Amino acid sequence: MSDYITIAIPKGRILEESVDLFGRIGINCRELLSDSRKLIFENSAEKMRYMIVRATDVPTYVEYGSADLGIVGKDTLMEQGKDVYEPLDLKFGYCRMMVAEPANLAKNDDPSGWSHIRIATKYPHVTESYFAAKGIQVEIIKLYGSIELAPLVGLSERIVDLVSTGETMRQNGLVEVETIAEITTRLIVNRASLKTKQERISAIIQGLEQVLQSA
Ligand SMILES: Nc1ncnc2c1ncn2[C@@H]1O[C@H](COP(=O)(O)OP(=O)(O)OP(=O)(O)O)[C@@H](O)[C@H]1O
Ligand SMILES: O=P(O)(O)OC[C@H]1O[C@H](OP(=O)(O)OP(=O)(O)O)[C@H](O)[C@@H]1O
Repeated sequence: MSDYITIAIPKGRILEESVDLFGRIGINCRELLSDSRKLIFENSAEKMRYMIVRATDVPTYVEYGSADLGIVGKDTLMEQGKDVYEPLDLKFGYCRMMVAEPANLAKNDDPSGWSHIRIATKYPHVTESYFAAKGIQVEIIKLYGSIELAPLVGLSERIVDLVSTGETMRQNGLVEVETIAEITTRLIVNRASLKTKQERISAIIQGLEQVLQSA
C-alpha cells in the first residue's frame, strides 16, 4: 500500500476553485493549472499525489482506490451511484438540475398532466428515477453535450440539464419547468483509504471543514 495520499481533481470548470480550496489548507497543487499535458503530479516531501481527470471519471478512480480522495459535482454522484464516502459539501460549483422545454410548449403545458414524455439528457439514471417516482413514463435519449439543441431540432420535446446563469436556455428559447436538484461540488473518499490512511484523511477533511465554516 502506498503511503501517499492521492487526490483526483477534475479538469474543467471546477478545477481552479478546487486548487484554491486545497491551497487554503496548505495543500499546494497549483501545478495542475499549468498548460502541461502531464496527468499526475507528485510532491515526495509531502507524500501527496495529484491526478487530473475528467469530471465524470473522478468517482471511478476513487471507488477503485486509484485515488484516495476526489472532487466532483453532486450531479455526477447522483447519476453514477458509486460506492464512495461523501463527507463534505464544498459549496462551490453551484447550479441546478432542471427539466426544461421550449417557451412555446410551456405556454400551454401542465407538468401535472404528463403521462409519457421524451427527454434528452446527460443524466439518464437521475431522469429515470425522478419521473418513475412521479409515475410518469419517460423515454430517454442520452446525449453527451449541447443538450439544449435537442428540442430545437425535434429530437425530444424536453430536456434535463444543468443551469447556472440560465444564458444557454435563454439563448435557445427554453424555459425551466421543474427543479430536480440543487447541485454543488463534493469531496469524496475511498472507503478503504478512510480506514488505512485515517489520520491523514481526517486531517484533510477537518481542515476543509474549518475553511468552509470560516468562509
Ligand atoms: N453551468 C454548469 N454546467 C455544467 N456543470 C456545472 C455548471 N455549473 C457548475 N457545474 C458543475 O461542474 C461540474 C463539472 O463540469 P464540467 O463542465 O467541467 O465537466 P463535464 O463536461 O460535466 O464532465 P466531463 O468532461 O467528464 O464530461 C459539473 O459536474 C457540475 O457539478
Ligand atoms: O446556465 P448556463 O450558465 O448557460 O450553463 C448551463 C450550460 O452549461 C453546461 O454546458 P457546458 O458548457 O458544460 O457544455 P456542454 O453542453 O457541451 O456540456 C450545461 O450543460 C448547460 O448547457
